[in-house]
Amino acid sequence: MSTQRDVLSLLFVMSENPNHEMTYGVAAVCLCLLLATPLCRSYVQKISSNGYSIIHSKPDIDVFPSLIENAIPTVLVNTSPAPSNPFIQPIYGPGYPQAGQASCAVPPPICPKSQYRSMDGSCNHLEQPQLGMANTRYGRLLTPKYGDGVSSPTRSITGDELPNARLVSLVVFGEMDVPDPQFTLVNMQWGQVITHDMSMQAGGTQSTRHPTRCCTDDGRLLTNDLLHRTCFAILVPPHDPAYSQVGIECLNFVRTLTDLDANCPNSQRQAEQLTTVTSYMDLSLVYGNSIQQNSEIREFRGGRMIVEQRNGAEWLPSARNITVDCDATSLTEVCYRAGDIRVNQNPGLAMLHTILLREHNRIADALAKLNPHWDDRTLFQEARKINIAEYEHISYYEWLPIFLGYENMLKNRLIYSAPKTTHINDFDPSIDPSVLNGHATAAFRYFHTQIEGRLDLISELRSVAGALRLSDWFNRPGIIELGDNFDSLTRGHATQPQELTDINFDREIKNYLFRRNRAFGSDLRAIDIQRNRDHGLASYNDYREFCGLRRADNWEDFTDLIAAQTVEKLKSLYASHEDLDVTVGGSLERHVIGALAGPTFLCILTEQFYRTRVGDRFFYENGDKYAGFTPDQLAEIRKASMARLLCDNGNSVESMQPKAFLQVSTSNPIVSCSNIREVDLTKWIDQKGYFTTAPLHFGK
Ligand code: HEM
Repeated sequence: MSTQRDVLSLLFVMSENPNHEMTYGVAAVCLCLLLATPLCRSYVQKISSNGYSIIHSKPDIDVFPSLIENAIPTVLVNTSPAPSNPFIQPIYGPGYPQAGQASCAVPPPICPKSQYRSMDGSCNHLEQPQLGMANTRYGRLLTPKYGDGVSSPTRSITGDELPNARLVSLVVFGEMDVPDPQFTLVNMQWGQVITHDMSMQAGGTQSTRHPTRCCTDDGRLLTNDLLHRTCFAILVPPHDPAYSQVGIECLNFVRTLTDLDANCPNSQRQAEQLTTVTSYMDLSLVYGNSIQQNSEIREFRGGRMIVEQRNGAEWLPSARNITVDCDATSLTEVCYRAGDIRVNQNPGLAMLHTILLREHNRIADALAKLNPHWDDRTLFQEARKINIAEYEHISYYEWLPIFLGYENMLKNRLIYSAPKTTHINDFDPSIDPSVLNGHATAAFRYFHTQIEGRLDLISELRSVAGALRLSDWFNRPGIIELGDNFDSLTRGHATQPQELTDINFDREIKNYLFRRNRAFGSDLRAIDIQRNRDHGLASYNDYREFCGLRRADNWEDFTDLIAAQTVEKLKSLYASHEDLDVTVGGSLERHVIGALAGPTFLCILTEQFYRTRVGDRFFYENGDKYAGFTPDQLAEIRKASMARLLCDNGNSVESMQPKAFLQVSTSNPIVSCSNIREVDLTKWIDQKGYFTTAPLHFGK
């Protein structure tokens, strides 16, 4: 990239970063309606009517060739023979995904008939039992655009490198603190739970220090001969407002492992990244992604998961190796073990992990009382099934409508307005439930904008009792056990606003991510951009076209969805409008009315959550006689809510607003937890069990 462009771009950093101007969007629609030009008509149709249709029926990669063939034979990363990888030894217990190692899942040769989900996602799809399994490929909507056409990071269509990821993060995305007027922070935190349930790129830690180092400890790029082949470090541009203060020139970045690294069967010429967790929304973050992983967190008594008792409360079990799994300063510091290795990453995440774990045990205990004849396995699997169903219900009917828009979801058959006892039998074996690369690497990460760097601790009377600085507590979850912190943080997340879904990303993740007592940490927005290129995602323009929007012929054509002054900044950074990363372009679009994303991301997200639902044979609304719920049980699951989940699983949370994703207001006032609807578990009393045991009493 030219120095001239660098300088010009840094000038923009000095200028104020505007927020998304939704009113500007509305005004544009009105003006368009008045002018009624064909372009405007398409704008109005796409933007204001929620007029998106799911695109899953379009053929996939093979039939959809790359929109721009990109076969520049240059290699961006060091491909010289790798020096020994410092991270070849397993560091997690057996069965846990290991950074630096990748393997491809092998489904069982024959799928056993089971009324319950498997732990690794296998056999959900009976004809293609590997679909959605842990340790399989991400799905793709568009052919990848690797620099070398095979696996190296994307380059500009000119053959040069794309603009520096940190520079793009600085120039295009702001750091302003803008509280959301409607939504609480628990929206953001639930989003991360869903993320961790659905995907995790292979070969990374996503929280603790990565053992593969691309930069020296004082922030310099390692020399070529020492660079591991998976290194794709983010270089810090000169005069960086944060990092240059302390002389940091390099941010660590390790490439995701692919099917080519793992020698997976049926690999194509082009690399496809691997994801180490099941694609299904099956609470794999609570239960684990394999039988082995599950057996390390399951009590095997009364259907319960392992908990540790401290100070009269139940907590997640301790990690096996706290110095690896947490940034612990002492060997006695709390560090958790769960179904997902990212559990310790931040306090809000650890808090929701604890709540979901406690919910499992709460259900298991209740079922054990109702059905004393059930064995551990039945209690465990039934409690797991109910817990997953509640979580899916909250996610699809309470959380997703905020993000995707209620009308959009209804129209695209992601949700239904059905009578409470009616099943929805929409499982479709032709749908691939794999998590799409464009979803996990670009669209869903847009919601990093909602992260708040200050976590409020709120009392039962809803007064602020204190606050935590996010970057003080990355990978140090023990803070949630201190004093009343667990309940205060729970109430805090349900009370304080999340950050507005806009182009601003909180400083705590834009300059201080995982700083571990150092002055600065990493930049999550720059990482997201770099990851977009690491995974070779098709360009923003390609995705626009794929999503039925007009393909841009020049920079100005992007102004239909992106503010003109932002397009000017992009122009100063990128050599061509064809180079614009989808992570960047999609995050800059004006939102579709009623949703929290612009049309391109909304299209990808809608597609993903459609596939996640109808590609899952065990989705809770299915009425399968063997694996589904009875109509009465389904009606109970449909009473589950975020508010009640928080109420039931705090240490002593007594009150909550009924709609916990929405801020407290006169129409959503704080009420006693007992006034919030609960799932009546008596509908799970097993009549059959009593009847079949009965004849024994009357002995023949
Ligand atoms: C405090 C909150 C959060 C933190 C600290 C955080 C941090 C991270 C980090 C470090 C990564 C890995 C980046 C990489 O190496 O490429 C990541 C990945 C990701 N994040 Fe977040 N995140 C948070 C919340 C969220 C939320 C709210 C969402 C969405 C609603 C989200 C969606 C994603 C997705 C989709 C990925 C990629 C997952 C994969 O397939 O591996 N994150 N996040």
